[in-house]
Amino acid sequence: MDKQTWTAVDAYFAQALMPADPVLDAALAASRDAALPAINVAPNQGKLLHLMARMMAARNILEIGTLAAYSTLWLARALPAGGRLVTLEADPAHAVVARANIARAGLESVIDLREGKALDILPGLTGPFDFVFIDADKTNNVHYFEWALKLSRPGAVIIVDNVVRDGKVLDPEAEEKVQGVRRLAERLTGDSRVSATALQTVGGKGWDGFILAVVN
Ligand SMILES: C[S@@+](CC[C@H](N)C(=O)[O-])C[C@H]1O[C@@H](n2cnc3c(N)ncnc32)[C@H](O)[C@@H]1O
Ligand SMILES: [Mg+2]
Repeated sequence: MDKQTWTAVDAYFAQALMPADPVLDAALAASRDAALPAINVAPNQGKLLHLMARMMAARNILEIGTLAAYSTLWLARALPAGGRLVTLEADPAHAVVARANIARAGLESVIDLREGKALDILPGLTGPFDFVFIDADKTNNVHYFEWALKLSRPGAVIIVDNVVRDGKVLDPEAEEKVQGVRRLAERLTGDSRVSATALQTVGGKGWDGFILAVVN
């Protein structure tokens, strides 16, 4: 199996299970038009986040790393009336595109986009959150995870994206962003505050994966 086949399988299921969606498709188009990096979750991963948030009836969601708000929109759509989503983005150019995408989706009253470095914003947030999606600069994964724990309720779910990176996670000499994942995995070893696993994924975005943790 190669990336071409994984991509074709993604397309097959996307057609079957995730029909064209004008708001989400426009968000991706706006991201492309603004020349933002194509590092958003794939549609099937976005829907997985959406379904997980629904499965646990999340009312309060925190996202670290907005980009163009593609994953943000998937997550916000899982919220019941009165729910809220706080998303953090450091790059002003990304935030401009994200705000436009959020407005087009009609979700301005639900999504609270905070601009700035996540580690500056997190201490001022009020929890508890039911669901946290960590998908920003990977080097700070351990710090983001600690904040996610502080701001979450028991039973909350924390997802950390991009933890496999074509298998580079196995390399103790790998680049710094991979070290950020390895530091997190080491921190979680024997950590009684959470119960965690990691899943590998393949698809149009290549070979990657995520850590899923439930707060004890
Ligand atoms: C992988 S992208 C997020 C993708 C998005 N979650 C999605 O799937 O559609 C990572 C984002 O984190 C932002 N970022 C990087 N460092 C950050 C920091 N220190 N604080 C907040 N955001 C940061 C980047 O500018 C980028 O937009
Ligand atoms: Mg990601």
